[in-house]
Amino acid sequence: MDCREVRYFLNGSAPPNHQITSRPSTHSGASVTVASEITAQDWTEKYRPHSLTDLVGNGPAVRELVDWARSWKVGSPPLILHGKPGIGKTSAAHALAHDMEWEIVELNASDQRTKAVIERIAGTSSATRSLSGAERKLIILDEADNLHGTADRGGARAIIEIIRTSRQPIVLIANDLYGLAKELKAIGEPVQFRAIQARSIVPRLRDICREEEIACSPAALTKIAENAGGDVRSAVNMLQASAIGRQEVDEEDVQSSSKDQRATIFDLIAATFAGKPDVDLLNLNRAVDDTPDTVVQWIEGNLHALTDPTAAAKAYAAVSRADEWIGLTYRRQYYTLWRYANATMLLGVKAAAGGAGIRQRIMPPSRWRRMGAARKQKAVRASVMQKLSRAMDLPQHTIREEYLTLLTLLIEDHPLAFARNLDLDADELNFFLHDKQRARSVIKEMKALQKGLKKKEETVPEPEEPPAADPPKKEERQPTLNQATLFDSF
Ligand SMILES: Nc1ncnc2c1ncn2[C@@H]1O[C@H](COP(=O)(O)OP(=O)(O)OP(=O)(O)O)[C@@H](O)[C@H]1O
Repeated sequence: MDCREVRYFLNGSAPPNHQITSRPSTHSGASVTVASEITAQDWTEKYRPHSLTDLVGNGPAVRELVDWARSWKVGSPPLILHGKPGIGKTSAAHALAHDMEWEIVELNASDQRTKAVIERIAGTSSATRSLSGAERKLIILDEADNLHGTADRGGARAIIEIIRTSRQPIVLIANDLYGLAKELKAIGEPVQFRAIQARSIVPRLRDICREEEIACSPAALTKIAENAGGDVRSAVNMLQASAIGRQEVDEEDVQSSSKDQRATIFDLIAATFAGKPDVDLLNLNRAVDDTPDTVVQWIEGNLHALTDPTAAAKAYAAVSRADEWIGLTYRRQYYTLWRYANATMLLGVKAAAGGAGIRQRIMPPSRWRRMGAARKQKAVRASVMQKLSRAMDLPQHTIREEYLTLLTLLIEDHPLAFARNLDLDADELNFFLHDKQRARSVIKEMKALQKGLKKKEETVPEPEEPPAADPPKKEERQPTLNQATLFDSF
């Protein structure tokens, strides 16, 4: 059965008429679109599971997906598929749509993912019926944990709004559930995807070998599956790399690049506290994409797991010494020194932890969480200044230098009127009020009033000749914002 796939690449060049790419699902991998011809040699794409029955492992997660899809109705919560890379989250979402004969609208994560773009594309498609006549469209929001910068607030808010108003099922995909905006987490149903066991990966590799007419020894298949560290994509890549120019693959032919394993920082932290052998730990560190200055922050951020003061003191000493090496690396611009930083922090903290393992949730460094809050504040400030500048027709620096204090005093007295005139949200209003609760309740009141007004407009027919109204009395006048009337209103 055909699965129509509608892809919108949100890189700022989304076609105005929403370009539609039709891709029949063929497990044989026959490439039918330009995109798939380009990647015809990529076995991970060629052997992407098309049906949920092709998916290796994660039975409970797959069952959850099917139950959710079968019972889905408007208002059902979206699913959040989360787990490390390469274990089938995206494939599962696509396969679900294929099996349910639903269309797919896939939004790729992008730094330029803005509220406007998301609303234009997913908002429209979520509220309209399928173009192909398919019963439903599955909206897939990939990399949902990767909304950063100014687009962050707008992007996350837009997604939440789309989810609230969507008339179509939505699946969010994230590697790191903790990296997801808390509003998104609250609104969705998490479904955990786990790393795939080597013994489940082996049969999949064997099938691929059969299709490709390659003889791969059982020892080679096991070695690939074990080196993959639960990541099927990595296993398939390793198999393909090992089979280049060969019809037979033995254990010694296996090309296992530890980079392919795409180990995460979470794996590294867990291995350090669990006391993995030194060589393995340093190899794992090489497989993690982060540089030592990042790793050291993660390690430091999780040292509170060491409850014994002596162990904690030793671990902090190791981290501090590593920090010195990192500083020296940058001062000298001599990156070979990084390896001393790595060895000092990983082996030092490992020795201090004494193989006790980490029982708490591994957390991103608190400094980053604080930086996240600071980023948000900055984004709020920027959008407030933009709105003021547009409304008052004045440059932002003039508003900042001449009017901001006065405006703050006025807004404190008339928050509702200003919020309405400037179209402020709760964060933006709080910029002036410094009182989150008050800001939230003002915005709530504003929305309720707007709703009431809209209802009234819809029910009351407009009079043919509006009666001439008396000019409003001074105290009834609402402040409107533009340069000329700004101060007249008071
Ligand atoms: N469970 C699986 N069963 C079969 N093949 C898989 C599975 N997981 C991954 N693969 C292979 O790896 C490729 C990539 O998988 P997929 O994109 O679904 O992973 P992912 O978990 O979404 O990763 P990421 O988080 O990096 O997007 C697939 O095209 C397929 O070849």
